[in-house]
Amino acid sequence: MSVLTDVPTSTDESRAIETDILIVGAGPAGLYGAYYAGFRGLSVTVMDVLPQCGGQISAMYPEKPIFDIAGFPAVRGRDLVDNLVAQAEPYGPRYLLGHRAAELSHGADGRPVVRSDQGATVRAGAVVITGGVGTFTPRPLPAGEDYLGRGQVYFVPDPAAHTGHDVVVVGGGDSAFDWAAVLSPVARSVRLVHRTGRFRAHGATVDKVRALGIEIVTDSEVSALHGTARLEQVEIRHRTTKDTRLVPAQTVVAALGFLADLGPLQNWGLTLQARRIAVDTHMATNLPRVFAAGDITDYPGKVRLISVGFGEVATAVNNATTVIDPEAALFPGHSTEKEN
Ligand SMILES: Cc1cc2nc3c(=O)[nH]c(=O)nc-3n(C[C@H](O)[C@H](O)[C@H](O)COP(=O)(O)OP(=O)(O)OC[C@H]3O[C@@H](n4cnc5c(N)ncnc54)[C@H](O)[C@@H]3O)c2cc1C
Repeated sequence: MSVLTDVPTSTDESRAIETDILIVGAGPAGLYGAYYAGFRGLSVTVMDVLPQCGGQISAMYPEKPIFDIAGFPAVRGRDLVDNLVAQAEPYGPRYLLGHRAAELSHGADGRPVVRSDQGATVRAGAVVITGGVGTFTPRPLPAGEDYLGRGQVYFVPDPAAHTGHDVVVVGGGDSAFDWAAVLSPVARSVRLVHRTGRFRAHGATVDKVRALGIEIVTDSEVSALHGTARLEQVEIRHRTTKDTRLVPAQTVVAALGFLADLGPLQNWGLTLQARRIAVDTHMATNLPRVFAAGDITDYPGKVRLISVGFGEVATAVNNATTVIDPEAALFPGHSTEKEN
């Protein structure tokens, strides 16, 4: 995997990275788009503000099995991302990770030019935006900011890192219950704390956590974290009685959801509908040579699923191909007829 690290950061366009297709967002839609661009014989650069590929999957549920990907009765999130990266790899996509796509303009030749917040400039034949929900920021745990990196985490990309820990998971959604279940085999103890007795998580996931014997503390909140160099104890307070108790904890997982923000994409002049990018049946936006696919798009009947994003990004890249090269066919041919 070619991750560009030594990137020219000049605003001088003569030092721009040249690419046929720039994909903004390395989630599942963007990664499949990278494969598709390569399959169409185009050079491709993938930019993502996060330090890793995989979008929501890598950030929020890498260990979770996914059951609705065509051809996979079940696939672990992390494995799906690894396979998507491997599928694109023969075509040599370049990855600009840790770069937020900040500004879009069009050059005199009509080609889009995107600048990142790190100062990289990319000039592309076409841009495909697969930015998902935009930049997502975890909702903070009011009591816990001081312990970020010292025991408090928002995501659990590597459950083994919490082996032998007493863990407190805060939240009542799917992520909270998933992580409680995933951490149960490796942790010394797991407690789940939620402010009410009603959970947003799927009933089956709640039942699974109960069956694992994980203590579920309801009508309570984490009111304070204690420790010296690292987290050692968590204070749990009942919301009605105000009674508090201290429990040992080396890890607290704040799974309180996330705040999504389209960020700089809002200022690109794109037509937005309900904070998503409006596209037509070509997956074209209102801006020339700018397409979009995946969770970030909106049109009547839109369904936000990974499988839908795969189809949309194939449509986006094939239509972008005909914009970059008007002689090119829209239909890509069948992959079975092409030797890699
Ligand atoms: C807990 C959970 C479970 C789920 N389970 C399923 C499931 O079982 N099946 C299913 O189909 N779907 C599931 N989903 C939904 C699925 O994850 C999304 O539909 C999918 O990730 C969308 O893919 P995407 O590539 O469009 O966007 P994302 O995965 O959101 O990726 C978008 C990427 O764009 C980047 N980005 C955004 N703005 C910029 C910018 N300006 N510059 C650079 N980078 C930017 C982001 O950092 C991110 O990495 C689940 C979601 C969650 C949270």
